[in-house]
Formats: sequence, C-alpha cells, structure tokens
Amino acid sequence: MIEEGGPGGCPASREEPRVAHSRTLRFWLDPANIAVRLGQAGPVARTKAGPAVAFQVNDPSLLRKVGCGEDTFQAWSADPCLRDFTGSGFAGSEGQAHRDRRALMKPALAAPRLTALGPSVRDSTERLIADLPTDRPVDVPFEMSRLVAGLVIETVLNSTISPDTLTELARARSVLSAGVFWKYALSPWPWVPTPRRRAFRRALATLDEAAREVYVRHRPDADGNDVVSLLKRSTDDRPDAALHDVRALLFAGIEATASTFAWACYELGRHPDHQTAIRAEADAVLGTGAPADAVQPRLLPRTAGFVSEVTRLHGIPFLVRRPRQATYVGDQPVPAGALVTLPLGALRRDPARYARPEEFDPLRWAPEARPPLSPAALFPYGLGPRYCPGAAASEIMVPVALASLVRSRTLRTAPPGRTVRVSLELTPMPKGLTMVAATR
Ligand code: HEM
Repeated sequence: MIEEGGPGGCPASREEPRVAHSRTLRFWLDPANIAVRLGQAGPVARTKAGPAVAFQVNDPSLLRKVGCGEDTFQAWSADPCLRDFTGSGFAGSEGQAHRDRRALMKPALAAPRLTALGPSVRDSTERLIADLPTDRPVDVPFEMSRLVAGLVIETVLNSTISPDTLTELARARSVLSAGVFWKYALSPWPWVPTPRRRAFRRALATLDEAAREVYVRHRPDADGNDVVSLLKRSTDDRPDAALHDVRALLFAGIEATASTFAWACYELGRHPDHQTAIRAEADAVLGTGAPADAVQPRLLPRTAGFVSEVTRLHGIPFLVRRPRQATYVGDQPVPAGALVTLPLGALRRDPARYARPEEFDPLRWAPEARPPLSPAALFPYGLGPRYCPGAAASEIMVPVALASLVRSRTLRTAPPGRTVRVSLELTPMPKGLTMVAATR
C-alpha cells in the first residue's frame, strides 16, 4: 500500500487546527497531481502504471465512448480475476444477462418509489449513531462504514442485521476494497499469496454471512415490489443468484457512500462554519414533527452543496476499463487488456469549469451562484451500462443522513495535526482520520 506521511499544503479553515496531509493525499488533491498533468497531454495520454502501460482518456467525448462501450471495454467488475468476489451476481455479469438484472431492479430503486426514504434515513441515522462514543476520538472510516452499512441494510434493502455482524462487515469493507483494487490493478499477473490474501478470504466470508443475514431477515414491502423482493421472486429456482445480487448491492452500496461520508466528516472538521450552517438547515427541516414529504434533499440545499463539493474534491478519482481486443481510442492504439482510466477526479479540478479548483467551497453549488453548476457534470455515479443503480437512493440518503448526524453531534478533528493518509482502495478513504463526535 502506497501511503506516506508528512505535512501538507491544502487550505485549512482558520477556526480549526489543520489536519496534516500525507504526500499521497497531495497526489490526489494537488491540482498539479499526475492525472491533472496528464490531462494536458492530449485526448488520450499513454503512461506507465507499474509494469503495465495505461491510457488516460482526457477528451470528454472519448471518455463517454469508453464508459458506454461495453462491447469493446470490459468493466472492472466483470474481469475474470474478480470472479471469487462477484460470484454469480449481476455486477460480474455482462451483456444481456446484466441488462436484464438491471432492468428488473430499476423500478424498485427509481426516484418515484423512494418517497418514504428521507424520513426512514433520518430515523435510522439517529438510531445508528446513538452508540457512537461522545467523549473520545473514533476511527472515522470505520464508523462511517458501520453507519452506512446499517443505513443501506435498513432503508434500501428492507432488512436488519445483528450488531456484531454489522461491526464485522464494517471492518471487512476496507480489506475487500483494498483487495479488489490490488487484484485488478495487478491483473493479469498472479495475485501473490500473502497474509493479505488470507485476510481477503476472511473478509469475503464476512460479506457472505452479512448478505445471508440480510436475505433471511428481509421484510418485503406491502406491495412486494422492493428491490430484494424483486430479486428473490425472479430467481425462485436459483436462490444463490439472488443472494449474490444482494451481496453486490450491499458491498457497492456501502463502498462509495462510506467514502463520501468519511470525507464529509473530514471537511466538516476543517470547516466548522459550514458545520454550523448545515446544522441550522437540519434543525429547520428534520425536526421529529416534520411531515414525511419535508424530509428531502431539495429542502437541504446547503447540505446538498456540501456533499457536491465533497464529491468534487474527494469522489471516486478514476473509473477503469480494459479493452477485450486491440482497439483505438481516438487516434491512440490500445492493446487488448491494457488499463484504460477515465480520470473523473482530474475533470472535477478543471480550472476552466471550476474557479479556484483546489479550494473546498460548497457555496459554489448554491442555487444563486453564478455561473450555475450542475452536480451531474461531476459524473458522481459513473456513466453507461454500469451507471450506479443506487444513484436515486444516494441522492436522498447522503444529504439526509449527513444533516441528521450534524444535527445531533459536533465533529471535531482529534488529535489536531494528525496525519491523514489516503488509502488505496476502490474508493479512497481518509485513512487515519480520527474525530470526536461530541453531543451538540
Ligand atoms: C455516494 C454514494 C454512491 C456513489 C458516489 C456511487 C458511485 C458509483 C459509480 C461511479 C459506479 C460505477 C462504477 C463503474 O462504472 O466502474 C457505481 C456502481 C454501482 N453502484 Fe453505486 N454509488 C453510490 C451509492 C450506491 C448505493 C447506495 C448502492 C446500492 C444500494 C449502489 C450500488 C451500486 C452497484 C450495484 C453498482 C454496480 C453496477 C453494475 O455493475 O451494473 N451504489 N456506483
């Protein structure tokens, strides 16, 4: 794992002691980082990634072509090196089989069906954070993984899980995320047997166990059209397939959402002024007497802008694909199996689009800001056939849960000056970030 310590130079709020940045963090955050520099190297930049050649696609229309062209460009989750991880779930499938499973789930996860999600996310968040310690620093990536896992299970998958399995699942997340990252990055070279490999197998067993518990304890909606009911019904004869689909939703649902939450906590610690503003908004909108239709992100613009800015600076930095056969991207020949990266993180720091791109400024997303910005330009949920099926749910879950968290707790970085590292995982986490979540 490439993680290095050391002081750094990102802008910090005056009111709050700065968190020192690691060199790897600067690699991702610094506008002079390699992806941004490669962004100047033409529509497609050829580079070395370890022993392999990789290609960074800078031109937006080529980026769409690669992201949407699954006949030529294989998604990472369908790579044979990850078969033990994806099993027979839809994330590892391709073509018509993949499209059919996605179409089956679509109505259950679409916005019109999610009208009750806001209040249930608020209530679940309050319950799940009740035992978050108030008097000592907690490990933020772990605690946010636990919170998000509970939220996904309770509010999207309509189920429950024992507190012990929830804790184990939150621990397993980082092992699985790093393991998948390295397996894929090192493919087609063999995955070196190390203690890390054994840890990966144990973590996978934990994910299996959690998915089974979610599957067994699932409570169908009255109309039987929630996502797990649809998956179960369509595979009456193959319960394993539905179980693997639930596992895919569970892992993917926790992964990027937990990373967004952990980075949101990081920025809340650096910007107490924004924390105060989000709390004021949450007090006005999320009170226990609030009618169900009032608990929605449209009424939380300050929080939603904060989440967009967290995504802009800390969201998934790259999507990755590999061509099935030798091909061209623009004028650039690309051999079969080469790593092709879509550098979303660099696009999000484009100075032509974002003034002061390296600065954390949630107010740039305010409805009255000029020029108006669209969060869709961040590609937060990817593009093409692998576009995130949980996007509509996340658009509600993330701002409502974040506002609920800030409504009852004050987050403070502790100890001040601690080095934060960026973990090399599927979605980077602020590794080493510890904070006190004091009662407000
Ligand atoms: C902040 C929250 C989230 C973000 C930023 C996010 C982002 C993404 C992105 C960028 C992709 C595409 C990856 C690629 O093309 O390689 C993706 C795929 C996926 N996401 Fe999300 N996601 C979030 C939340 C969720 C939730 C809550 C769920 C489910 C409950 C979910 C389930 C999935 C699944 C299953 C896939 C794989 C789709 C497929 O292979 O067809 N995500 N997500």
